[in-house]
Amino acid sequence: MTEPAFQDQYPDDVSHCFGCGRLNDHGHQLKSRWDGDETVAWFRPEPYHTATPGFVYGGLIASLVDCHGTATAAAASHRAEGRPMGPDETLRFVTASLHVDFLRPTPLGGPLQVRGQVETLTARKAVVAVSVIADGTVCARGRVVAVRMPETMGATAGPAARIMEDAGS
Ligand SMILES: CCCCCCCCCCCC(=O)SCCNC(=O)CCNC(=O)[C@H](O)C(C)(C)COP(=O)(O)OP(=O)(O)OC[C@H]1O[C@@H](n2cnc3c(N)ncnc32)[C@H](O)[C@@H]1OP(=O)(O)O
Repeated sequence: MTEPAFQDQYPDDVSHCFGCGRLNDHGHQLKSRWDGDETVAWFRPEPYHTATPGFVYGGLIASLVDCHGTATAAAASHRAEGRPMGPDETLRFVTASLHVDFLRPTPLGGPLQVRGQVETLTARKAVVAVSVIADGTVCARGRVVAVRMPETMGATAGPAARIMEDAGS
């Protein structure tokens, strides 16, 4: 049986992310899982994710790197601490830094494989290298610095709670 995706084990209050939140009907709903010591996600860009005809928009690629990187950080942190992911106990990471090199045009039409590798991990910070691969060719490489989410970004923080309420969440 396939393991549940990291993002499907996030608590509801952090499941509205445009890139990976399962509660965001308008988002990408990226799903990341372990593949040995690396992580993997698959995403099929739609025709409206076009940069120039036939090629994928770089901002979309950056968002895949972003969300796969932060999800990898959360999963790696759980694995290192021996704590299973789950709705009641999730180590939350947000992006401090996102760097992407676009090595070659990324073809539109097929699925993209997004692979993550943890470079360094501490209790508060993870650095994750991410590759975006189309049909066996690495088209983009990224690096995400992910830091434990501050209380001020939680759903129970004042402004965030109001925004979610307004959105009917
Ligand atoms: C499972 C549920 C999922 C929950 C999450 C589910 C949603 C998925 C999120 C998707 C990804 C996003 O889009 S998140 C949205 C975009 N991101 C944000 O809005 C974050 C806004 N920024 C912040 O709140 C803050 O700057 C933080 C939390 C990132 C960092 O806070 P801070 O107070 O500056 O932290 P600080 O102690 O100085 O730094 C901690 C460590 O990180 C390093 N560091 C800090 N900033 C940077 C930086 N820009 N570039 C490099 N490294 C940095 C420091 O050197 C230090 O390393 P060392 O000395 O320890 O080695």
